[in-house]
Amino acid sequence: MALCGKVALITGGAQGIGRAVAETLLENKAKVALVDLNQCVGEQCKKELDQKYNEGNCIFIKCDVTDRRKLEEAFQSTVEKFGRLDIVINNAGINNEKNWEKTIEVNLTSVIKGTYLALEHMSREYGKEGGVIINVSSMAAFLHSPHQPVYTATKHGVIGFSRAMADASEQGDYGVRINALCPAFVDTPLLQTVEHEDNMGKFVKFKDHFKQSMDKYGVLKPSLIAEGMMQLITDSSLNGAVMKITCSKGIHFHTYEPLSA
Ligand SMILES: NC(=O)C1=CN([C@@H]2O[C@H](COP(=O)(O)OP(=O)(O)OC[C@H]3O[C@@H](n4cnc5c(N)ncnc54)[C@H](O)[C@@H]3O)[C@@H](O)[C@H]2O)C=CC1
Ligand SMILES: CC/C=C\C[C@H](O)/C=C/C=C\C=C\C=C\C(=O)[C@@H](O)C/C=C\CCC(=O)O
Repeated sequence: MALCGKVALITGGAQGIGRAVAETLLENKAKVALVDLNQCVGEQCKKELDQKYNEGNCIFIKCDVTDRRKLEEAFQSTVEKFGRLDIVINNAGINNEKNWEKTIEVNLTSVIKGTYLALEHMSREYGKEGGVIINVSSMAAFLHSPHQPVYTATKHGVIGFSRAMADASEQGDYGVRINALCPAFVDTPLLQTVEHEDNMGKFVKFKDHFKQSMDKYGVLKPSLIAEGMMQLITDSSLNGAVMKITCSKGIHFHTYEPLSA
């Protein structure tokens, strides 16, 4: 997919990984809708991106992805502003084992909602022109840990849902590729939450184990995650892919054993 003039919607786009991929898309002459709960950070992010990439290429939409109507409106506003939608990155995520129901709502339920909304605006089944969806999982789906049981469950779910939807898209000729992205630890504000009892609840006592894992496996820069995202966006052969990004192996793909009869 050539990116010039293409339109991307990124949930959680105001900071961290979402902002990094927004910048890379803007560098490649795409248009970007930053969809985020945090109005202050989101507006500042848009202001800085406008200064760097000129005005008119980026919008910020305040939206809680768990609010179905607000999320629907965010998609609608993006298409009304830019006239099309080609790329959807369901990136918004939280780490909260205390309010674990919220973690499921943001990390999994909203990824499902975001995928279905993306198909309404991109799939041939709705008379649209096709596109690509990236759902953000985590290496937590491959190397689980005692301090993030629900977070880990949501990230497993993102992979399973994305792979199943990729098959549905292929068999239904939707014209939409759906891939999952599994970063290891990335240097963003999310990583700081492991220290806080408000986020970790009773699992905060395992925070040293988490920090040992970070020391052992290293911490990635958001720019490398954006590089992996661009590969998933531009390589039209990728559908149902599970991209892993780690310090040890860089950008690579998980391979699944074929099911034996
Ligand atoms: N930082 C890391 O080590 C890793 C992060 N990930 C995943 O990458 C994604 C992005 O995480 P980071 O950039 O690291 O986190 P971050 O905390 O820096 O950014 C997340 C963004 O999502 C927004 N957000 C949170 N809840 C929202 C909601 N209900 N509605 C709309 N926006 C909401 C936040 O306001 C924030 O701007 C998440 O899905 C996370 O699970 C995956 C692997 C590693
Ligand atoms: C509070 C921070 C919240 C989430 C951060 C993130 O989502 C959680 C990551 C959890 C685990 C990360 C594991 C990283 C593993 C590696 O870097 C690999 O090199 C380890 C080697 C093999 C893993 C097994 C495999 O690749 O299948």
